[in-house]
Amino acid sequence: MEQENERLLPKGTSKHLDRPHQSQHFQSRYGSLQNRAPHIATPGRVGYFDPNENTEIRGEQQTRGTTSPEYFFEDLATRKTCLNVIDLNYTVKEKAGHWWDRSFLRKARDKHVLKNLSMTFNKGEITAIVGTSGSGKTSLLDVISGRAEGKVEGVVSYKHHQCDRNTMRQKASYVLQADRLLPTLTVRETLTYMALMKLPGTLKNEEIDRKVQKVICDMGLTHVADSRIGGAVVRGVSGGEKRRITIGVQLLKDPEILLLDEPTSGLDSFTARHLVSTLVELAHKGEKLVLMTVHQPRSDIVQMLDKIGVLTGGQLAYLGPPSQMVPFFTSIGYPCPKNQNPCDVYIDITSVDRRNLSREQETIARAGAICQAFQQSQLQRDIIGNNFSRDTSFLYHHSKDPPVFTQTQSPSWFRVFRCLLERMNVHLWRERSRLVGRFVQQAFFVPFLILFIGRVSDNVDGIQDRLGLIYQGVSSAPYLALTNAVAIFPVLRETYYRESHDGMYSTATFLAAYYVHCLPFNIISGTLFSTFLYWVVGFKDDLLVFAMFILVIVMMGQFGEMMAVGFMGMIRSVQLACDTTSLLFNTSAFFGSGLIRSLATMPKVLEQIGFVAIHRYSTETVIANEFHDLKLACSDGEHCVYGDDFIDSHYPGALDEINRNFCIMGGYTLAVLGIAIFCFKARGIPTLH
Ligand SMILES: Nc1ncnc2c1ncn2[C@@H]1O[C@H](COP(=O)(O)OP(=O)(O)OP(=O)(O)O)[C@@H](O)[C@H]1O
Repeated sequence: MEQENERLLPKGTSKHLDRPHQSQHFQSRYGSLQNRAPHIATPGRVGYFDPNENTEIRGEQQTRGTTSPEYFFEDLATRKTCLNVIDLNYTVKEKAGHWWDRSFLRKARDKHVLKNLSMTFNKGEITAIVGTSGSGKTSLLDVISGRAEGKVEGVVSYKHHQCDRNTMRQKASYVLQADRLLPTLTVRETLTYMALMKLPGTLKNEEIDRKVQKVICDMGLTHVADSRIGGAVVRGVSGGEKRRITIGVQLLKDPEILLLDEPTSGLDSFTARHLVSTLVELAHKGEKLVLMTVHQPRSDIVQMLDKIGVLTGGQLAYLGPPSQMVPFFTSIGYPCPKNQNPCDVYIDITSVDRRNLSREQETIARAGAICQAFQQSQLQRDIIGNNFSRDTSFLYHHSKDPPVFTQTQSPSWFRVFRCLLERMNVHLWRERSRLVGRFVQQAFFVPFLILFIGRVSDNVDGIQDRLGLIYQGVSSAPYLALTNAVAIFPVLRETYYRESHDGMYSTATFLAAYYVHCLPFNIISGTLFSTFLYWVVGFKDDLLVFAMFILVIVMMGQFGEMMAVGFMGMIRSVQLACDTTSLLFNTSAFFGSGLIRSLATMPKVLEQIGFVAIHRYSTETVIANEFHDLKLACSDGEHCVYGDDFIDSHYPGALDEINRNFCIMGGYTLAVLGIAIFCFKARGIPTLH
């Protein structure tokens, strides 16, 4: 029996009790070991707790931080132990140098970001991982949350069962460093839309409102609940409040694990302290597991934590209670100078100084020695439970009934789509100048065109006037739509990146919502433009032809906007995406429209290229409609030029194929949604930090 106990218990446990200071710590916090031994002594320890709930079957009262003797082993080994990281290694591919140095020809080399990490995090506790820039803090969160891009070796286990990416994504909510929020929405609106898109579709609106209100209260946002978030131009809530909103968004689903990457970065010390105390409260009150990274926490923040971990070069230099930090480092020869923040001191000591080679070698050796000392320390075995971790892997390999991680219900596709659409509309509605711009920007061109051309004449010069106006019509529509997309889409793209990282909706849903969102604006602005232009300049007096003219302009606008969106999915830089889309439109107009160079005189190969250009079909449709049956007078007053002859010589077949051309245009206008989705998928979602 004794041996059985030894195997199932963390090996360091008994040794740990030989050390007076640690024994005291655990006795005061968790109670004396002797009182626990009989419980642990029973073989088949899996039966001691419900692996799904991780709660004691025996129903002993669980009170965090009590001195009751009942909690030592549960806390250390089973009851509160939630998340184990066992022998974790993380490697990414790295290409050195720039493309102009032909880096693309070189083989990517492996970069070992996290090395043999073994850690344990408990429910109801808050842990901070500290370390210098590049020490691997964010990578650790990426791996735990199932978002890592590189190769992960080792085990991340939750409630003693190995987890795959999906389980971790489901159980853990990840608060990124940057707040990607729509500046035009209020705090309550932001949380409500997120709740509608995250929470099960069966929840009624009142329940959603109640959940949102709870998060607002928990995060201390009641005073700004109905204020706009604001952005660079319009001032809104403060930076600390934005951080709280971002955290609140992740709390809506009431996650069991909350991961936060640098939640205090960019905040003043008071706000940072306030935020951490909220997180501490969340962990303790809500029995959540809170794990965050912090650059250099103030000493009063450190005191609030349950555990602190120091990373250096992807290795663990310390993990344990803040109170044990100084004794540990002192025991290996690094006492903390008086009146200094131990955290600052030990981050400095474990940092690598890369200013020159000798300093680098020296500091790498020092950091390595500290990590090794920690690996061999009693703390590693006792508190992190390295040996227990092996038991954990034993448990999940042999467990007959692995816990069922319940799949949380998702809202319906239609609800998510409606929410996205409504949020886009509200966002644009609040951006008044852009909203007005969308309606009238295109129509604004008309007075200038009229001033320049006036009414189209019925003589030979009328050909040139008509061609100029048609060119302006079919070319300006996609350009103006492009500028509209550039004005409003980038901020929506940012929220999409974050939300799709959280698995809230697919690329297709997001882009379909944007397609439907921009369609009415393109219809209104295209109709305004076409109506003014068409009747004032005196195009053909035929309602069917007029209707087709409007549809062509609207379709060109919709195509242009979605094409710009697609390029913004493919190319991260908005400026470059904008330039590339304009180039594409120009090329399409050059090769396809026949308005810059006659199609008849164009080399065969260029003409072939023109067949894929949307401008070919839009121009031919409008030209065929406008020139059909048109008679223009020569200088002697006789009708000597016939529109049909012009069509035959410059756009042969355009009249016969008018319906086909119109349908192809319609096909392009629908297919552009698929093109945009393809562009986003091909490029993928960037790693967000
Ligand atoms: N996908 C990746 N490709 C290339 N290098 C990577 C990748 N992910 C992480 N790294 C490298 O791994 C190291 C650790 O990065 P990580 O972002 O985890 O550090 P950090 O401690 O969070 O830094 P900071 O505090 O500055 O955010 C860095 O040198 C980083 O360049």
